[in-house]
Amino acid sequence: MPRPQKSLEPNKFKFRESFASLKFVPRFFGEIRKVNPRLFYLNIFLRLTNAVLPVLMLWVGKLIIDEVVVQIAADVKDLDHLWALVAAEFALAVLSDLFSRGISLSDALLGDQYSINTSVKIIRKTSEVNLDELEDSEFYDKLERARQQTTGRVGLMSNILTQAEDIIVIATLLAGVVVFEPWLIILLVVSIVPTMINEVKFSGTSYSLARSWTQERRELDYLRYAGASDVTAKEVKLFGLSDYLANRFKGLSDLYYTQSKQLAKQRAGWGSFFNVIGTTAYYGAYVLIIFRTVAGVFSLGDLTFLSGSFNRLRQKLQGFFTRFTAITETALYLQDYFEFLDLSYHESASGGKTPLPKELKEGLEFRNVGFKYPKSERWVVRNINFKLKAEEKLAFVGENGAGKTTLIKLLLQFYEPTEGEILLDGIPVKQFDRAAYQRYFGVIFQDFVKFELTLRENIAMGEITKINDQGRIEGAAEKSLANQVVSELPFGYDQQLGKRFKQGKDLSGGQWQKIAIARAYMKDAEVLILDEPTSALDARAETEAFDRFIKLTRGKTAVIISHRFSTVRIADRIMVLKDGAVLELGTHEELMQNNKLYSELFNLQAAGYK
Ligand SMILES: Nc1ncnc2c1ncn2[C@@H]1O[C@H](COP(=O)(O)OP(=O)(O)OP(=O)(O)O)[C@@H](O)[C@H]1O
Repeated sequence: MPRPQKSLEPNKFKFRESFASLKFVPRFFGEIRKVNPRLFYLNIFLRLTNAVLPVLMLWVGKLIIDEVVVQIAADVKDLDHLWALVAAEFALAVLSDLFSRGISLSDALLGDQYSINTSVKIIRKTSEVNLDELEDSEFYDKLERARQQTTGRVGLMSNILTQAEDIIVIATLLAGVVVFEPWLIILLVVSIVPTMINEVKFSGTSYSLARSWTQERRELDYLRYAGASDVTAKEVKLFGLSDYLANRFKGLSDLYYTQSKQLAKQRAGWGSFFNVIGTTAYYGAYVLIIFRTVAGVFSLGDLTFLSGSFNRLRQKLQGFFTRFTAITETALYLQDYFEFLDLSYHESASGGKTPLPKELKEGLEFRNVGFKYPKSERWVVRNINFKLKAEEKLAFVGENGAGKTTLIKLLLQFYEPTEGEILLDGIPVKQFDRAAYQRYFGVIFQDFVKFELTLRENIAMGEITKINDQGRIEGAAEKSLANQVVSELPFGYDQQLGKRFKQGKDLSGGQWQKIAIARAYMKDAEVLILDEPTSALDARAETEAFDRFIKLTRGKTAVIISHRFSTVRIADRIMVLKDGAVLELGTHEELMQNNKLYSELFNLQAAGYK
């Protein structure tokens, strides 16, 4: 399918926007300073001191040449003063080198610390976000833009500090030049300003281009992952998808390449043109200085000082403006990053203040609940009315897509019902602090996460504060039969799981599930929810797991979702969902007598086993 071409309109970019992005710079520096104040101030001190060295060196150079000229003409040579000057220049050169290295080192260290800090912030912020926002592609684009350019932001720090340093260098050099020849300043402006305008303009456009490609970049990342990852490898090989994925990747990348090449060429073309103007102005200045020297207005030392200063000034100014554009360009990303950190979620995100009852007394209730997923017009579930009594084990049954998992997500307040309400002991759940409410539940989803961490961590994820409580971890493993898995692994609980890392071991689907179930036992939750956690277990293991579950969670409230009726019948009551509505609700015996969908499906499965 042809992709719509994105327009590239460099002229549309506004200067004001470019400067506006700089308003985030103070906050950025505040963050860096907080990361390591001592290193930050040391860096600034080194830069400020380093900034006055160039003009000092040029000045001493001038004095050396003037002294050499004097000594050539002198009948009696006295070189003491000359050697003192040479020694001074040498000392300045050594100092400058030491300072520069110190600056690079502290830049690198600060940069590393800052980028760790940012990544941690992004992880934390992402966890604050509601599920509906996480599933939203606009949010993902923001996240992507916040995440990229972490290294760019580190460069930004050193660029801004270098900028401050260079302002001092430029000011001191300018002062030197003005004293001798104020006219040179005009030539300097002529040589620099066009380049600056050009650079600022193009930096904005390249940012706009990169920004408009956020979605596609995510797509590229995904294609790279789909084409080259252990998770997809089996099917990619089997279905011979490698070429298809590689070509799709290439097609999309080429499109971006073509557009950014066009921009880079324009930028380089105009840049070279303005540079020629700059060089012409420099040589104009050089000619002026030579004329003055020949006329006897300037000494030879003045000539070297002035031409050296002018050349340096031009380089520094050019560097200053190029860096300025790099800064505004990266600062635009900074804007994305801070916007991401400042994202505020709808007010109900954290819920109310009503304290949760210590124990569930009456139970949970869905009252006339209906729900449409965000940006969808379809009622996924509607008119849902049921009670989950305290200490009851309720099973959800229904065909694929009937809405079972959606009810769980609503119960957990991952989403708010579009209509109706959910109550806990008669209190609308919205009135509880959302995080505390969610901690009330121990949940294992059908798509539970296989953390590529140690086995211990995988179990402890159920109640991470208890990660050092070996007894509790072992207890949970025994209950879920994960201890059988542990005994087969060379490093036991310290076994690295997954294939991604050294000495990692991948497990079978059923083994992973046992570990995931241990997570539910790890938490002393009031309500347990198992959403098809046993689908990968063999029939015997599943029956055993559920029998144990029922025994071990006596006195607890639980919801079980399963497609296996031999499991489902163990529950106290069964709720049958069809097309987002409750079709039947009752005990196994009641539903069998009902002679509707449940008994039909039960008999169908039972026949399959005969
Ligand atoms: N994040 C989402 N956004 C939009 N629609 C969704 C989302 N998640 C699920 N749906 C839709 O909601 C309906 C119910 O899905 P749900 O996952 O609740 O079904 P289920 O009964 O648990 O199915 P299964 O037995 O296959 O797990 C489906 O039609 C599905 O396409």
